[in-house]
This record gives sequence, C-alpha cells and structure tokens, in this order.
Amino acid sequence: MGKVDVSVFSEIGELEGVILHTPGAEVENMTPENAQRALYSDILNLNVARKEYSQLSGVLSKVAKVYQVADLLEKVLEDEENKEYLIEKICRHENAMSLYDNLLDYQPKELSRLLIEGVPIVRNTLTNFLSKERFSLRPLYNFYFTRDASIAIGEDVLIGKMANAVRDRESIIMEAIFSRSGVFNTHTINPTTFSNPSDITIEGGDVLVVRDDILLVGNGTRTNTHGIDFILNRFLARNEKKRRHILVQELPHKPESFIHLDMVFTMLDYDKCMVYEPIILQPNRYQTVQITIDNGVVKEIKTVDNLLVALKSLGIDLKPVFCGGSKDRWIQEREQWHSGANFVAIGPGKVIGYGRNINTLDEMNRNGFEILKAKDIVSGKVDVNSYSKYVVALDGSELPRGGGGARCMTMPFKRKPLKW
Ligand SMILES: NC(=[NH2+])NCCC[C@H](N)C(=O)O
Repeated sequence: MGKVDVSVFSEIGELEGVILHTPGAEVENMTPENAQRALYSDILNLNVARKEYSQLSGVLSKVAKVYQVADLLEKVLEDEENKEYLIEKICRHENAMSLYDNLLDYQPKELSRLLIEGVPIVRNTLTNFLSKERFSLRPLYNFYFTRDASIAIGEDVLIGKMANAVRDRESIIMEAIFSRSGVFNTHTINPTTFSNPSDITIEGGDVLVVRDDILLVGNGTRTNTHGIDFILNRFLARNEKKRRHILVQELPHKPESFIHLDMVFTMLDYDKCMVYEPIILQPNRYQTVQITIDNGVVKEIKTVDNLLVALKSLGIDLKPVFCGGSKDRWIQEREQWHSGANFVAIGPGKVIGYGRNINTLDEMNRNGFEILKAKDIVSGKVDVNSYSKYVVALDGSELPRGGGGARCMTMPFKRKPLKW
C-alpha cells in the first residue's frame, strides 16, 4: 500500500485525512485533587464523553479518512526495532528505565493501550508501596486533543514541544507515528533535535495555517516566543525565493480557556472567521505582531492593529462572527469558556463545533450557516452534501470539561487545495 501524503496549506480546505483519539480510560484516571495537574478543569465521565465523541468521529468518518492514534501506535510497535526505540525513549524521558524490560514483553496492541492509558504502579518496593501515585507512567489525559502534539504545516509535520511535561509523551508518540509507522509520507521537524530545545514551547492549538504563505501563531502559556522563533528559523533556513508572513497574537495567561489561539480565533470560510471579540478585536494589551520573511531573511517585524487588519493587507478579507453573539460580554465569556470559538472546518463554510453554545450558533446562523445536528448526520437523517454552508453541532457536556473543542480534537493531515 502506498504511503499517505501530508498536505495542509489552509485551515478550511476540504478535509481528506485526520487523526483522532477516542477518549479511553485515561480521561478517568484522575481524582479531583490531581485534575489540575492533568490540565483539566473538572473530572470527566468516560461513558458520556465517549457518546459525545462518537458524534465527532461519526461525522468525520463520513467526509474524510480517519485514523486513530492507538491503531497507528500499534503499527509502530509491530516492528521490534521501533518498539525498543520507543520504549527506551519514553522510559528515559520519564525517568522510568526500570520499566523497560517489563514493557518489552507486551504485545503491540496492549502496549499501545498502556502507553496511552498509563502504566499502573507495581507495589513491589517500599517506595512504590508508600507512593501516593497510581501510575508509573502517567495516563495521557489530554490525548483526545490530537491537535496539540503534532502540527501539519504544508507537507511537513512539526512535532509539538509541550508546555507541560504531562503531555510530552504525546509528542514522542506522534513523532514515531509520522516517522516510523510506515503510513505517512512526510518529513518531521522536531524542536528537541535542535539546540536549546528546553527554551521552546509550541502546541498545535496555537498554530493556524491560513494560506501557504501565512501562518498565525498564538503566543501565551502554551507557545512561547522561542517556539515562534524556532518556526521562523525553520522558514529562514529554507532560503526560498518567496515571501512568507507569520502573524503572532499575544494571549492572556488566565483563565485557562485562553490557552491556545484556537480558543479565540478560528477560520470558518474564505471570508469568515470566528472571533472572541474582546481579545481579537477590542483594543487591549495583547499585541499582534507581523513578521515578514523574504528571500530567506527577516524583512520586517512590526506591530499591527489586529489579526483581521493584517490579514486584509495580505488579501484575505474576513468578516468576524462573534463567539457568544455581539450583544452581551457575559455571554461571550461564558461561551468562550466552553470552547465556543473553537471550530474545525471540513471544507470552506463547513465547520464543526459544540451545540451547547447557542448564542454563538445563532450568530453563525445569522451569517448564513445552517445548523445541523451531528447525531442526525451520523444516523443518516441529514446528508451534509445537501448543504453548502453549515455548522455541525456536537453534543458536548463532558468533552469541553477537558478544556477544548472540535478543533482541538482533530489533527488534519490532508486537505484539498483552496482556490483563493
Ligand atoms: N487546541 C486546544 N485548544 N487544545 C485544548 C487542550 C486542553 C488540554 N486540557 C490542555 O490543557 O492541554
């Protein structure tokens, strides 16, 4: 079988391939006391989360090729050399070499599950016996947010450099999937293999590929300036006869619903975007910076009024649709908190988001988006092909408690080219 190409030159091109991770036991492997350490604002019920998630995966399966992390990881582990490489890499990184021999004994499928759900501690030493921990390798609580640990940019995959160590293994696994599963035809760029990686943080929720020459990057708790300079340097190193732009949006560090740019800004269509107005459009202290690269050098770095003004100057004229509607700041705040601005496009003007944010959906409806229920699409009652502009509404009461929405839960690796 031929390998699958990676090709992402926009946020909204028709979706052809996406990597998902259906939440498993890992999302319940925590207590209220350590939920915060797991980067959750609440604890989840797996049963409900899975029902909701099946709406997302069900809709995506109708329109694109869907891969699951656990299956791809299993594929990596089927090769003995890969298996040794990956176990060693993980154990070294997590200071758990004592687990190495034991982990090698597992079959690929079971090992894939353990590396995601966590390896329970064996109470065979005094230290382990008295330990308050339940796991020797922590569960990957956040892996259903596949957006963050790997990022398709053009034909390459940038590996995330997570801001919090609890998510590091996600990056290690995604790197192995893209470079060792034999499924993908791509080149991975991993910050950890460059100098001074410890200064760098980059997460996929902060990176939006608007056009082949325009990248939007959030700068906040999850992606720092060193991370953005790392991306800049990779572009410079290409030495291309071409102009590129990186637009940087500073983000508040609090509350945690502002962790990534995609929590306040997402693309909806050629001419529309979703914004959390107070951060993106109102005058505030969060700067927007435009970096222009030309012929392999930084041509200019300047502050600009806001993302929309900068994009317009580059030929992309976007009408903002307001998260929470345009009238009431309280409602905007409430809906933004539950990932109300976080949409993923399956094509221009075709997006998926949470149905709970009714004011946001009403606002989209006023802007010409038909509201379709995910469950009706999955059951076959509604055919998306009969609509040209729509928002698919997912039931989401548990999933958003993990801290993200539809864009966070998808890792697109292939989209059809757009006709700008
Ligand atoms: N792309 C996103 N906005 N992802 C949301 C990730 C949420 C996750 N709990 C974290 O804190 O890392």
